[in-house]
Amino acid sequence: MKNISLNIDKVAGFVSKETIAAYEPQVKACMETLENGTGKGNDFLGWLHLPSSITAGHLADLKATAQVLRDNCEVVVVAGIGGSYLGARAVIEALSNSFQWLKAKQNGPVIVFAGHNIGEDYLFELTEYLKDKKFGVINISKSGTTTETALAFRLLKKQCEDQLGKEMAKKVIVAVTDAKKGAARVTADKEGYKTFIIPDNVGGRFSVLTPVGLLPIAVAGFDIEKLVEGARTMETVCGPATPFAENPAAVYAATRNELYKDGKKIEILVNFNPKLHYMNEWWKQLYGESEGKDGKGIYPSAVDFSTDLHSMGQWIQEGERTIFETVISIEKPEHTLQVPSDGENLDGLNFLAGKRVDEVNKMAELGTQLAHVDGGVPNMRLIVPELNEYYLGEIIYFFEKACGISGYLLGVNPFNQPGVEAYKKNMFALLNKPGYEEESKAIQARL
Ligand SMILES: O=P(O)(O)OC[C@H]1O[C@](O)(CO)[C@@H](O)[C@@H]1O
Repeated sequence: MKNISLNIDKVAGFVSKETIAAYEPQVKACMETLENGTGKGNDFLGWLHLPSSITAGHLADLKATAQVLRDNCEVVVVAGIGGSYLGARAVIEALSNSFQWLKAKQNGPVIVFAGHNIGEDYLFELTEYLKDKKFGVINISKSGTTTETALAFRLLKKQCEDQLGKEMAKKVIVAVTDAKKGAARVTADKEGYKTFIIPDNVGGRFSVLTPVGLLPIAVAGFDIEKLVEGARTMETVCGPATPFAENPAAVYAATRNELYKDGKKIEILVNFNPKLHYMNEWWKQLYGESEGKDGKGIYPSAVDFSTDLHSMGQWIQEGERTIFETVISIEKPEHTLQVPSDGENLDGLNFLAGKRVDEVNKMAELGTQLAHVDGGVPNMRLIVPELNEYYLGEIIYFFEKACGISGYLLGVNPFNQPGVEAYKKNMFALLNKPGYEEESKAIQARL
């Protein structure tokens, strides 16, 4: 079976292949640092060999719990934020029919998300929608104390208990959280919810292959065994036994670091398939939280093409030349749709008649690549044979491994995120959270 592959040919006009190849010893050292656990953040390396360590029993447990939710719920609310949200959403949206939620007949519970914002209207409208629904909740939080998620869960727990009664609520509320600490753990233990543990050594943004991602994905009806299988393959392909030039994670990490040194401060992740929108979002957190620190780091941004060619396309073609692109290119769509012929040809599109829509899309992709390279934008392509569970598993592990290597090449700790605490501290001070009295006084004086 083919694997995903990385093509860096269209970087050659900006940084030479020899320069990238010269990264081999450095990349090897970074990979050894990861393998030996001797680098910064080494207590968060649980993701490195996670795919190969997931047991059949664990997957069976997840599937059994998913089945309980599928059997008892019309809607399942997945509550979480950041790494406790984006991976599940990325995979579910990539695999779902784009119009599933509008169909009268569902093949399982409708999955909706909460806990990733503090929008009053969003939460109001969600609680309204749930009013006549049999719904369950997967409450996901590693720390168990994240305000956005905890606030949504407080509302959802109450509504679920009010509508279904405490006993039934217990059956359809599942917690994915720390083994011992945090309010989500305390609540789950007190209420007797089924729980799954997020391992201590797996950080949020690297946790999609733990129950954080696997449980919601299974509830949505997708094959988590295949997802893990794909990740396992990439664990080997991107592992230390693979020579540098054949290791896509090594080459990607080296190339983006060289481009960064060369003044390309912004990486744009691109797709030509709207189902990958949340994959962009997941990737942004992975690279943004991992590398953006100590006053450095490539700024990870993302676009959906060809949609955004009609908005951001101008900037990308002619704006400041500080960007490079990484395109996720899906080789084969799941369905076939041909452009029909039209006797009158009023729209002038008969030159496309008989062609598949995907052929048009592929020419948009190729035309864009050439135009952007001509415009001074280096371009890498991650070629993905098909959009299915297996290849999503490959994509996930590929990006995770490359991120670990890339962070070490950059010289940062890719596994912490101290910067995200600043807004929380201010918010708690402004809201007079107990324990923040001094900060409250100080912040009030600034207003
Ligand atoms: O799972 P938790 O602890 O609720 O955290 C959610 C997200 O919030 C962050 O900690 C940032 O505040 C992310 O790193 C994490 O993925």
